[in-house]
Amino acid sequence: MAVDAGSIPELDQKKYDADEQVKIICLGDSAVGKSKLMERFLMDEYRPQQLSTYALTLYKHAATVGNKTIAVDFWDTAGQERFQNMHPSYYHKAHACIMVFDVQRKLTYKNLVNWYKELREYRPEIPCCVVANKIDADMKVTQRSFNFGKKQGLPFYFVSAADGTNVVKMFRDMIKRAVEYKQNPSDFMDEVMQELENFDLEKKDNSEAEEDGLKAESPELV
Ligand SMILES: Nc1nc2c(ncn2[C@@H]2O[C@H](COP(=O)(O)OP(=O)(O)OP(=O)(O)O)[C@@H](O)[C@H]2O)c(=O)[nH]1
Ligand SMILES: [Mg+2]
Repeated sequence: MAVDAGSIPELDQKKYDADEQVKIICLGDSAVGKSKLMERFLMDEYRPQQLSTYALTLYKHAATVGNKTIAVDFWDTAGQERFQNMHPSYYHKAHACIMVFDVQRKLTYKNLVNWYKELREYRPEIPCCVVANKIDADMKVTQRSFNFGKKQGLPFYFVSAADGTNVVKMFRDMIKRAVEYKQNPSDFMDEVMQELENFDLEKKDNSEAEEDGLKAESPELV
């Protein structure tokens, strides 16, 4: 993937130092406001990187959860959703999903069921939420109830990317849930992945310790 890492030195450093890394994806029909929501949340600190091969924008964000630094990769597509399904790699190793609809377009709400079905085919267990966007255009909609997702126990948020209502809260909640999921996955394959990651980290720690020891014992090598 053609990522110009040189253009985001500070974020890369934070990412390198991060205690944990999570991937969060966004689903929903075209023009519901997925990109605007991410831009609103990341406003001052983000720099999108265009991965033109996959028509994908990857937003990198450093968050703090508890006392840990979390490197968050937000994935946003440009165009694929118009064909009503996503490339499987979009779902690959995602730790949380934000499903968005536009309160002014009923069809975008109706289509959530399709998005949810596809999500669960690839990622049966990851945390997910339902987001009703553009409430600034008609505040009355917040008195209506949107039941999709209730049965599955999905949290629901009324938001506006335009005026910022609830945007930070929704994203922070989802980052937290993504981290919780990554640390305690309920999907078998994810459990295996987490074990492997821990194993790699242990190996890295050991080899670093060995290297340090070698330096201490063999000053002539330094
Ligand atoms: N009034 C209002 N308009 C919004 C809001 N969020 C997005 N829009 C408008 O909706 C349009 C689509 O927003 P995008 O963020 O590009 O939508 P998207 O879901 O990323 O669309 P695709 O990239 O085509 O999938 C733009 O014209 C935005 O200005 C909102 O909260 N309120
Ligand atoms: Mg977009």
